[in-house]
Amino acid sequence: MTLLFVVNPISGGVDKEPFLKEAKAICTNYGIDFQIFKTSGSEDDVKLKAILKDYNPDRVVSVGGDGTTLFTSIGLLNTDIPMGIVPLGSANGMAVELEVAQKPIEAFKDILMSNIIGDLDVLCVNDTHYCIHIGDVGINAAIVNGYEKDENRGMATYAKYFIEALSNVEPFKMKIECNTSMHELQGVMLGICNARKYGTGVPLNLDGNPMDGVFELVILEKINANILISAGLSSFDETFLDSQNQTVLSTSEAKISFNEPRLLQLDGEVIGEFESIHVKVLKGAVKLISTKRNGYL
Ligand SMILES: Nc1ncnc2c1ncn2[C@@H]1O[C@H](COP(=O)(O)OP(=O)(O)OP(=O)(O)O)[C@@H](O)[C@H]1O
Repeated sequence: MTLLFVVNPISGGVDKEPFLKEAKAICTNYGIDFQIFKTSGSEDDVKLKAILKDYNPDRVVSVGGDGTTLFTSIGLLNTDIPMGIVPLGSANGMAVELEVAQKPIEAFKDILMSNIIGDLDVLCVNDTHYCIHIGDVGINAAIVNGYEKDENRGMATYAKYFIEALSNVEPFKMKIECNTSMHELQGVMLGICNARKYGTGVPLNLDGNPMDGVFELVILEKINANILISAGLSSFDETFLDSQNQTVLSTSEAKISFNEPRLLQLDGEVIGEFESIHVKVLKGAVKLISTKRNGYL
C-alpha cells in the first residue's frame, strides 16, 4: 500500500508531529510506503495535484480540521483515490458527523484497515467554490466573518461574535428554485447543508446525509435568542430545532437569489457577498474511507 498524508500544520493550533511520528512508525513496521505533503498556505492546490499525479497513492490521509478535509477532497475530485480523515483541527465537524474515531491514531488505523469506502457528496457553489459540510447566509456567516478576522480563537471569541450577531438579526427575502419547486421565503438565515450539525454541535437539520446525492436548504424564519442564550453555548442538542420556525428543502440543485448581495460562508470560510447562489451536488464525488460506525453508509 502507498499512502499520502495531507497535513495542515496550523489547523486547530495543534502540533501534528507527535501524531506523524507514531503514524510513520506504524507505516515502517508494516512496510507501508508513504509521503507527507504539508500545506503552506500558498498554491497548495497546485502542489497537491502535482504530488497526486506523480505519487498516485492508494490512499490519502487528511490530517487537520474541516478546512483540511475540504481541501483534500477538492484535490481528489475526478480521481478514484480514497481519502480518510484524521481529526486534528479545532472543531472537526465533518469527522464527528462521519463517526471518525476521535483519537487521531485510532482514526489512522481505521484508514489503514478498513475496506468500507463510501461515496461522499461534494457541493459545488457558483461553479467555483466547494462545500462538504455546511454553508450559510445570514446570522452564522456574520459570526464566522467576525471570528475569522479576530486574532483570538476558542469558544469565548466565538461566543462574542455569536451574541453580537444575534443582536443584529434582520430577516431577509430569498427566492429559491429547486429541481421541481419554487419558493419565496423570508428568514434570518439560509443553511446549505450536506450534513447536519455545525462543528460546535449546533444541529441545523435532521435530514442531512452527506452520502445521499441531495443536500438540504434550511431557512430559519427567526432565531429565538433567549432560548439560545439560556441553553448555554456548549449544550445545544436536537431540541434546539423544536424552538425554531424553519423550512427544509431537499434537492440536488438550487438557485437562490436575494434583493442585495449577502455574505456567504462555506465550511467555515467566508467566500464573499453574492446576490445569487447556485448550488449543485456532485454526487459521490469523493471516495471516503469509513467504518461501520458511520450511520450515513
Ligand atoms: N502552513 C500554513 N501556514 C499558514 N496558512 C496555512 C498553512 N497551511 C494551510 N494554510 C491555510 O489555512 C487555511 C485552512 O485552515 P483551516 O483553519 O480552514 O483548517 P482546518 O483544518 O479547518 O483547521 P481548524 O479546525 O483549525 O479551522 C487555508 O486558508 C490554507 O490556505
